[in-house]
Amino acid sequence: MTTITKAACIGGGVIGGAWAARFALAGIDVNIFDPHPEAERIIGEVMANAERAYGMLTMAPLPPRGKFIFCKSIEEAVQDVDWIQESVPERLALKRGVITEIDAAARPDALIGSSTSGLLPSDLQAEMKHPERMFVAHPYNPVYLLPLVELVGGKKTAPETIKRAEEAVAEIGMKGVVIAKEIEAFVGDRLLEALWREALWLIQDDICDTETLDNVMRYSFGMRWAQMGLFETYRIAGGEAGMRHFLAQFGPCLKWPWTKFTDVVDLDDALVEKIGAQSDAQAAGRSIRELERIRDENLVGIMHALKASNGGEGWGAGKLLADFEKRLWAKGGNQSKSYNASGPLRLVETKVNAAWVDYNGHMTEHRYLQLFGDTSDALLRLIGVDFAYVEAGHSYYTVETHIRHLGEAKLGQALYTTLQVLASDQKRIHFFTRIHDAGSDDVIATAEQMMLHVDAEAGKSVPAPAEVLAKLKPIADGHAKLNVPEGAGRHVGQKR
Ligand SMILES: CC(C)(COP(=O)([O-])OP(=O)(O)OC[C@H]1O[C@@H](n2cnc3c(N)ncnc32)[C@H](O)[C@@H]1OP(=O)(O)O)[C@@H](O)C(=O)NCCC(=O)NCCSC(=O)C[N+](C)(C)C
Repeated sequence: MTTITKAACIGGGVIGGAWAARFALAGIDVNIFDPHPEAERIIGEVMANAERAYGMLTMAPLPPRGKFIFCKSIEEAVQDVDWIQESVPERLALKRGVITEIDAAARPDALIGSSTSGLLPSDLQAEMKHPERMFVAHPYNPVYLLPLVELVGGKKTAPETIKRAEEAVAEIGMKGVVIAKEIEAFVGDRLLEALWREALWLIQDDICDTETLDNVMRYSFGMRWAQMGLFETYRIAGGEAGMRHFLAQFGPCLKWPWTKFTDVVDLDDALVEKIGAQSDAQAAGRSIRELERIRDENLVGIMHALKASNGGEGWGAGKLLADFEKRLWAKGGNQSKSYNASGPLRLVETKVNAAWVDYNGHMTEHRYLQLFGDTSDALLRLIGVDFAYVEAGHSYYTVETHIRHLGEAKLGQALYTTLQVLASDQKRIHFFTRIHDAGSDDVIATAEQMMLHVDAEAGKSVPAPAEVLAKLKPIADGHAKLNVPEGAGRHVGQKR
């Protein structure tokens, strides 16, 4: 298994900065070289967006954030790192020069990926001493959220390099897709280029404006593509008769004048101005940062939906997220943490994300229950009830919950939870959880809950094993000395 322990980003613009954020959020220290005078500020802003997005994306325990180390030269940046990602402007001579310089200073076993959107890896590696470890690792913006990396080897790239790259990106939550042969623009940008050419013609010929074109995409096939791509979608379009039927139905259109994309539109000043003006009107005054935030919220929402799909197993980018979270839990969540049972256990830290807010402008009901569930999961991990335990056939199930809402939680508000065990025996854990505002410590909501230890296959409660009870005991003993929380034992209808 290839794991990146330290990375270098050469070029820290929109793509390089987002690569740096992706690495740092996976706990990897990143050396950065970018001569731009504002590189630190730009990367700081990308990182802020990335942290906000991850705050919404996952409750799994991220490793401590990797450090950014700003370096004065390529040579300094690439020494002693496992992965170097080149993201300098898209000019062959410049990229080739930078990659050759990286090659001269990097460890011979370090992997060197280029973010190029279309240049051939064979051209980029032409002057390298160790070209066998160089390849294209073409990501999609925002790199910290979108998982895809197109991995493309050149004539001199070793097959082993591509295999190592595929393993390494999986560890940071990405999906490495190996492109079988190198061609300009690879697969993703080939497709986008075709669409882009058509789009330019449609605007040029006044068939529609930029907003109409975007609406056509985002209310229809754009949504399909995020979850099934092109061919699987068309397979469904073929109905029971499947793909061959679809091809027979729509094959004849290939001969009709349905596309102009092989003709290249003249992107002259007038067309540039036309698109610029229509795009300004479409943005309706929203800044790029605002649009980035909306984009990130939407992408997170799509990934959450895909994670819940396919009967809870996850689908596409959502399945990838679920698998990544499993690994995070296995690494960070299952380790027995030190805790102090002389008070309620502080277990979960989070921020109210946009998908949690309802039409009243505050956190909606079921998200409270989600947070209470995440808190009881954290308690369970402390007592050894982790993924492996559940896979082996036993678990704890919640059988009763009483929630009180005492204050509001607004978008972006930082929250934490505390849990107090009220009573326990061989089968039961009776506990009380508070959701606090992180700024004031005020209690926003409480839940009193009962969990039963179960044999999952039998669907029956059974006593927990001695090792689980032994881990629960010090917590229960410590909490037995605490006052019964105000609100425990309440029922609906009582006067407050
Ligand atoms: C399987 C199940 C949990 C229990 O079914 P059972 O074996 O038939 O259990 P009994 O009803 O016989 O109860 C066993 C003992 O526990 C006592 N009990 C039951 N409910 C309560 C309660 N609310 N408060 C106090 N004590 C209770 C009962 O009296 C029995 O005591 P004995 O001394 O006689 O042994 C079954 O109920 C089930 O499957 N329920 C559905 C569970 C579920 O799906 N919950 C939602 C999942 S959410 C979740 O679990 C979140 N998370 C923990 C994973 C975060």
